[in-house]
Amino acid sequence: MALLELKNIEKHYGDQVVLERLNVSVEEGEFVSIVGASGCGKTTFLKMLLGTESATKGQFLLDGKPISQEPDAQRGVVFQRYSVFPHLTVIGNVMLAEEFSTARWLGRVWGKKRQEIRERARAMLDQVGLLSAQNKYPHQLSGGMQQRLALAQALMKQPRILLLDEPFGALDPGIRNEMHLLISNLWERHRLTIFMITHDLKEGFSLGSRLWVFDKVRHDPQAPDRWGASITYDIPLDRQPAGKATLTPTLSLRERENNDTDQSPLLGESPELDQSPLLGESPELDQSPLLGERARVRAS
Ligand SMILES: Nc1ncnc2c1ncn2[C@@H]1O[C@H](COP(=O)(O)OP(=O)(O)OP(=O)(O)O)[C@@H](O)[C@H]1O
Repeated sequence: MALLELKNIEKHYGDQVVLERLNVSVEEGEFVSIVGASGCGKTTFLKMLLGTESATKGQFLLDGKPISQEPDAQRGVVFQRYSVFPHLTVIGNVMLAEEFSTARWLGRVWGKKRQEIRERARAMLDQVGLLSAQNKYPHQLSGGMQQRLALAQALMKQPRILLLDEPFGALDPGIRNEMHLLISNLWERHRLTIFMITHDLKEGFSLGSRLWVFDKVRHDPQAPDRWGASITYDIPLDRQPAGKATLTPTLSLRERENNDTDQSPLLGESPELDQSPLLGESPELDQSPLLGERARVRAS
């Protein structure tokens, strides 16, 4: 059974149709990169996955059952802007969510249980390369370190699904490369299913096992809110779902970076795709002959 199944999903805000005709299924362990023009509904889609927004129409199924309408431990999220607590140390931030779920009312635990949580938090910080900064406060960290902290926080709850909303968008290119290796590692190690919004098409191609393009199929110039975006391209990429790769993703990614060229057949053949207008205001991706060959167009 698919992990996630969407049947004729629509999302409206008042008279504005933001998303429509979403019909798609996702298997456990996939890494779905999501691209699309600004304002086309990518974050709204992620919020429906998280449970902070509900679909206006259609069925949104997780493990074959309607998805819970409020966030739960199965789904972790990292936003572009650092979402950490400034008054807590690095380790305090990572321990917090676990402390709250263990001691719901006071949010504090003591003794052996606290020690256990601390050990888990230290192990998680080690995985994201932040153990040596455990006693620092967020303002003492670089942007990349703050995003590592946000990842550690999200993973502490052992989610099955990780939602990333432009997680590396505010980082310098060198730091972004490091974060790409890290997220690949975490994806494989924790066997996560990841949905990542990005405005960087190259990033989407190199990290994902699948790439979705959100765009409007129907336009009414007189009433721009009348139609919403759908998934116009659903492109399978070379990477295997987490836990099924023969090469570790980290290795294959490092190889790509050492070669300093992207091995994606699409980007390799056509670097211009990097400048695709799909990332700007007026996506016309269906004009691309390269994508035309490989993409499975789901929306009609
Ligand atoms: N809570 C809300 N109430 C009303 N309209 C909303 C709400 N949230 C989003 N919208 C509208 O829905 C549309 C899609 O917004 P969304 O943030 O999902 O786009 P996006 O593709 O993530 O954009 P970007 O790439 O710029 O972040 C926008 O027109 C936005 O104004």
